[in-house]
Amino acid sequence: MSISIRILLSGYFPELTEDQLEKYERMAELYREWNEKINVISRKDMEHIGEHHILHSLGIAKVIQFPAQAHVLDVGTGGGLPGLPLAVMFPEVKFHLVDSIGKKIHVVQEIARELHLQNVTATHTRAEQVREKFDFVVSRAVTRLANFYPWVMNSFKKEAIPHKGIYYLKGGDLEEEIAESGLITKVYDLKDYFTEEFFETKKVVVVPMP
Ligand SMILES: C[S@@+](CC[C@H](N)C(=O)[O-])C[C@H]1O[C@@H](n2cnc3c(N)ncnc32)[C@H](O)[C@@H]1O
Repeated sequence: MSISIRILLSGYFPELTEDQLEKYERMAELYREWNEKINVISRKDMEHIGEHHILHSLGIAKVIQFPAQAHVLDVGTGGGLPGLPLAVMFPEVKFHLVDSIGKKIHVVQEIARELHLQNVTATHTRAEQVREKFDFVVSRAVTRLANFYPWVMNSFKKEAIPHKGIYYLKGGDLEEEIAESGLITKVYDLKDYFTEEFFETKKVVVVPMP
């Protein structure tokens, strides 16, 4: 039996308010309900929604504290990961979530509406077609860095803001993938922040942008 989402998240993020913890609990329920209709999360993983999806998404918040009013793009968000958990954590930050599959974006919009997340917009579009500019890009499990980078490299605002860049949740051995991309990266091990075995090989790959 997995421990409750409330205990799991408040242990790692003691600053979370009661309202935020309630939103995460409700988010897990909504994913359970939606996943019955549209497969946005692997069905065998649903019992680990707190750890494998919500907490994993929040790994990015261990590496960067997005400043208030920042604009963040989540590319290939699927059912809203990592964007929705991050939007609950950073209510002053604007999140725009995109995916090339319309029915997944519908789920994102419905969950954002149910949770009263005023800081989330979601659009059915391909990353390559996004024209707006952002301060940060986040993503999880979409494609290799070498493919991903060209999609988003022109999606950043011109202003030099601290820690501007891509924050990509990745698993496993990344040496070859990073070398293939030719990018300068900084890699953070989530096992340094979270003790669950699931995080043993999980990382946040940061690609700083000028
Ligand atoms: C493996 S899923 C991951 C979904 C979510 N990020 C997560 O971690 O649960 C990959 C997602 O990327 C989306 N995707 C792939 N290529 C894309 C592109 N060029 N633009 C936008 N979304 C894309 C797919 O539709 C799919 O929903």
